[in-house]
Formats: sequence, structure tokens, C-alpha cells
Amino acid sequence: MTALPIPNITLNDGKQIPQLGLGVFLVEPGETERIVIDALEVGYRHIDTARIYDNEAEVGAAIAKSGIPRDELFITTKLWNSDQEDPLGAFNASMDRLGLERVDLYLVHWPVPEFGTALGAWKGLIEIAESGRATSIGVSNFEIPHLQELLDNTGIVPAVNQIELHPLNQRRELRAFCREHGIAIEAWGPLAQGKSDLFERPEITAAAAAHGKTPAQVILRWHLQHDTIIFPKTTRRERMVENADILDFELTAAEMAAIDGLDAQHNFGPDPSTFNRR
Ligand SMILES: NC(=O)C1=CN([C@@H]2O[C@H](COP(=O)(O)OP(=O)(O)OC[C@H]3O[C@@H](n4cnc5c(N)ncnc54)[C@H](OP(=O)(O)O)[C@@H]3O)[C@@H](O)[C@H]2O)C=CC1
Ligand SMILES: O=C(O)C(=O)[C@@H](O)[C@H](O)C(=O)CO
Repeated sequence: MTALPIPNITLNDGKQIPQLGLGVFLVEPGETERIVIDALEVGYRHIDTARIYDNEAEVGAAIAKSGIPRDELFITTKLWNSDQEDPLGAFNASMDRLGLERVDLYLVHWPVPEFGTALGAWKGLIEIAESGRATSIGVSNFEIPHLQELLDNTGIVPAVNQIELHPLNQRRELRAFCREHGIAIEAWGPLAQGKSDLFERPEITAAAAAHGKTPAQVILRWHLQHDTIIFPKTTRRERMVENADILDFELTAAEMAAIDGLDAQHNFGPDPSTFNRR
């Protein structure tokens, strides 16, 4: 299985992350092994899963069957909200399901300010990183005050913040804060979860026509040119190929500016300040 020539981004801890991977939110457990094998065969080496996706075991099975050396893969999983008071126990359970000795990236999935346990969870992740079993640690869905609490109380800066980010929701203030503090941005919902008319917007279709690419490829390329890490989800092998075929063209400054202009601060997912699902 040959890896695609995906560029790496260097994180603030010196580790490298492939800028493009596959996300497996809403991939049924029964389908996950086949889909992850497909992605690895296509040449992906970065998989983003989470405890709450209920498919860690199947991701692990695909990794084991692939025979790809562990060091050539980049695997992320996440601490679910109801486990914030027991990060080590939850981490061990995720590792057992994945069948791995180490993950490349472990994230606090949501800040859940109502619980008041995110700082303790972050301290737990720091200990896990110190044990060497999570190579890098970060957070997801953290807004500026949630990040500030971690910085003020631990001085350990998350390597990434995984947030909802796409042309309709560009999170400029949060991205600027993260840039200032050396926190890499991972975009979830990079294609706006397929829930919008984004693929039909003239700013996208014009660039697609100009470069002989699809609207999805233009949107994903826009992310890459903003140095964002992406892992679009698809269950279809031909779309895995399409979504990775974005390394051979460059959006012009005018095309980037036109897509930048689509920001409507429209989120399709929950509000991180109030989301409290257990
Ligand atoms: N930290 C967090 O809170 C969250 C993290 N995530 C992570 O981010 C990943 C990506 O985000 P996600 O929410 O899945 O949304 P995406 O923006 O990746 O959109 C996925 C949707 O787009 C469709 N799609 C994929 N490729 C194409 C294409 N080339 N052309 C047209 N449609 C396409 C998929 O359909 P089909 O499968 O039929 O191809 C699916 O319906 C997740 O899988 C997960 O790993 C997601 C949500 C929240
Ligand atoms: O996909 C994720 O990573 C999420 O955290 C969310 O989609 C969340 O689990 C959810 O279901 C929101 O309704």
C-alpha cells in the first residue's frame, strides 16, 4: 500500500501531522473496517476517530489488518465528555479498543463549561503525554476563554484545536488566537457536513471550473492553503480519491479572497459554550 504525498504540518511539540486524513464520525461500526482499509489502500495515513463514534475497535482492526508499520500512521482519538473526570481510565479503554500501544493525538472532545472538569481533564492528558502513550495532545471545540483557562493554569499549550470550520463559518478570531499561541487548527465539517448549498456557490463553482476540479476539491484546497488540517469524512472510495486529489493545483489569491468572503458565521454543529451531552 503506497502512501499519498500528503504534506505534514509541524505541531508546537515538534511532532508532525499529515495535513489530510479521513474522519469517521457517523461511519457505522459494521462499515468502518472496510472504509478504513479502503482509505489506507488509497494512500491515507491519518485517521480521526473518537470514543463517541463507537468505531474505535473497527479502526484498530483495519490498522492491524493493513500491515502498515505503526510509525507510518497518524491516529487520533478523543476523550468523551462523560469521561472528563477519569481521563486515564477512558484513555486506557480507547487504547484497548484500538489495540494500540500509543495514539498520535489525544483530544479533550468538548469543553463542556457546565461540568467544570475540562481543566482537570487537560491535566490528565498532560500526564498521558508524559507517559509517552499519546505523542501529542490537544483539544476540540474550545473557544478562547476555554483555551485561556488551560494556558493560565498549566502553561502547556494544546498542540491542536479541532473546531467546526468551513467557508460558511471561518472562526477568524479563534483562529487568530490559536495562531498567536502556536495551536494548529484542525477543521471538522470541512465540507460543512454536506448540509449547505456551498457546492453551488459561484465563488466555489467558478474556481472549480477554472482548475478542472470539483467543488469539494476547491473547498478542501482552500483549507490546505489556510494551513488547516482536514479529514473529510466519506464512506465512498471514489470520494476518498477525489478528496485527496488536491495537491496538484493552487487557488489564486483572488479565488482565496472570494471564498474568504463567504463567511456567514454559520455553524451546523452545537455551540461549544452550551453543548453538554454526556
Ligand atoms: N471534534 C468534533 O466535535 C467533531 C469532529 N468531527 C470530525 O471531522 C470529520 C469530518 O467532519 P464531518 O462532520 O464528517 O463532515 P464533512 O464536512 O467531512 O462532510 C461529510 C459529508 O460530506 C460528504 N462528502 C464527502 N466527500 C464529498 C465529496 N467529495 N463530494 C460531495 N460530498 C462529499 C459525505 O458523504 P458520503 O459519506 O456519502 O461521501 C458526508 O455526507 C468527522 O468525520 C470527524 O472525524 C466531526 C464533527 C464534530
Ligand atoms: O462528531 C463529533 O465529534 C461530535 O462531537 C459531535 O458531532 C457530537 O457528538 C454530536 O453528536 C453533536 O450533535
